[in-house]
Amino acid sequence: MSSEAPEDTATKAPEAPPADTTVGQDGAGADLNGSELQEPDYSVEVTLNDLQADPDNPLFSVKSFEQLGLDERILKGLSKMSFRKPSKVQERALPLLMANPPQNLVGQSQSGTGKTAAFVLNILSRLDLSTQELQATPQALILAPTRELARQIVGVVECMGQYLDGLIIGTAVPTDSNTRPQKMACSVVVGTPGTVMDMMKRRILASGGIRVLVLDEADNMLDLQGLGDQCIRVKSALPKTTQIVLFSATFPDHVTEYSKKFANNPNEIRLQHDELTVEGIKQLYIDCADGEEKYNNLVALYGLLTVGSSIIFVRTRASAAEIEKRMVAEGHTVASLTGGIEGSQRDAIIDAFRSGQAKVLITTNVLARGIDVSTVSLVINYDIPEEHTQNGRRGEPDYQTYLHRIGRTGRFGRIGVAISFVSNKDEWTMLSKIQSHFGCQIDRIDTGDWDEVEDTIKRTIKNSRAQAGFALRK
Ligand SMILES: Nc1ncnc2c1ncn2[C@@H]1O[C@H](COP(=O)(O)OP(=O)(O)OP(=O)(O)O)[C@@H](O)[C@H]1O
Repeated sequence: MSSEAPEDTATKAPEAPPADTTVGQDGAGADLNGSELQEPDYSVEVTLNDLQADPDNPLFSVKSFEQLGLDERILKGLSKMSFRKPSKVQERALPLLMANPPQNLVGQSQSGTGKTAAFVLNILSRLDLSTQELQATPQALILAPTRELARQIVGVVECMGQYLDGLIIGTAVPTDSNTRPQKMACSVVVGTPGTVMDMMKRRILASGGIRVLVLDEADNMLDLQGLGDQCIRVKSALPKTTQIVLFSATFPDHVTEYSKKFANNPNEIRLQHDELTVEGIKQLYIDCADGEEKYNNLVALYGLLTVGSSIIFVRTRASAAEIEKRMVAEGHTVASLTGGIEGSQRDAIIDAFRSGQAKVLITTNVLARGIDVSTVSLVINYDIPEEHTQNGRRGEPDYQTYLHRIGRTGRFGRIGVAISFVSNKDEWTMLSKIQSHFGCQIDRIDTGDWDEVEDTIKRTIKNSRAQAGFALRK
């Protein structure tokens, strides 16, 4: 028990996991040092078929992509990506999005359930690529809060649209200081709001032909003063008839009304607080005496972190840099990506992480949202995410960021583990509040015996798989 966590707080905090009686029953070893976690594609067909057949699962759908009325060439792209059936949000959003005349939409669904495909498929369906001039005229604009997410979305548009002749995709993210931004001669633009606004002002991005505007992670963008203002300015430069589409896993109450105004009388797909957590993500916590013990626990977990890929979230750029420096000096291989790093260097780091070349990534909230790397099996909240209050008061959890951070694992039916470190009373209280807010269970890991820790995590993964209907592989 933490010396800074008084007994009464500790008893209110999440409880220790119950003894697990199912361990070892099926004899299929969930060996963390073996291949279990490394495999991003475990039993994909069995898994998805099972999950997509369960009406309570967000991946469930009664329809096929063909029934949703998608173009043959787009269906071919989906098939190439091994998308066999739509997920719930895709099934519900696509008919609303693709209806004519176009209607606006505010769409919410859990992390990793395929929101990107929903808005990309609508855009691809609406493009007119019949002449070279049209192919080089922006017809759809997607805004995302970070360059990493914008680049990722570009990848999705490229894959899904690979059979659409004449499709040109432009990326509008900050360039390194020595390079000049180029004219956007493309049909779809994906970018960050500041750069897009800047390009519009310089007249290298024409807005007159744009018919669809998407804000991914919309609550985040509209909630942050700078980004929100830029989104408003971008929207006001577009034709009045532009279809406005907002997507996120979270729409906190204080942003909901504003989102509806921004999207002007939209259709809505919404979820309740207690529907937001993803079944496949097992949430755990480790009680640490102080900051130093947090670090020691992280190092002790290193063997597990490198089994799949892991993301470690910290509060500040400075602590990301410090942890990276210490771990590297001690011979561990870790990478760090924070907002202080320049454009192309950031691209190199995230690309190395995506490819598995770097397996442990230390970062801040800059990567909390949207990033989709299927091999991420562990997320560590080294610091519990905190709300920034205007009066500088600390101690309120940032519920949305917690959910987005843990959502970097457990993507589209996969299993993942999220471990939060708590080292003082404030962190205890925040984690307790997070647990009540989402109505979820966050179990304690006892670090008295590291073999036992490893075992707990193994059990966790095994049980989660069993619960989620996974067929374990030998
Ligand atoms: N119908 C589908 N069939 C198979 N895989 C899918 C399908 N739809 C999406 N995926 C995959 O699921 C993963 C998660 O999708 P995506 O990144 O769009 O999630 P999201 O809902 O936007 O999550 P977040 O809220 O974290 O941004 C991606 O790897 C994507 O390729």
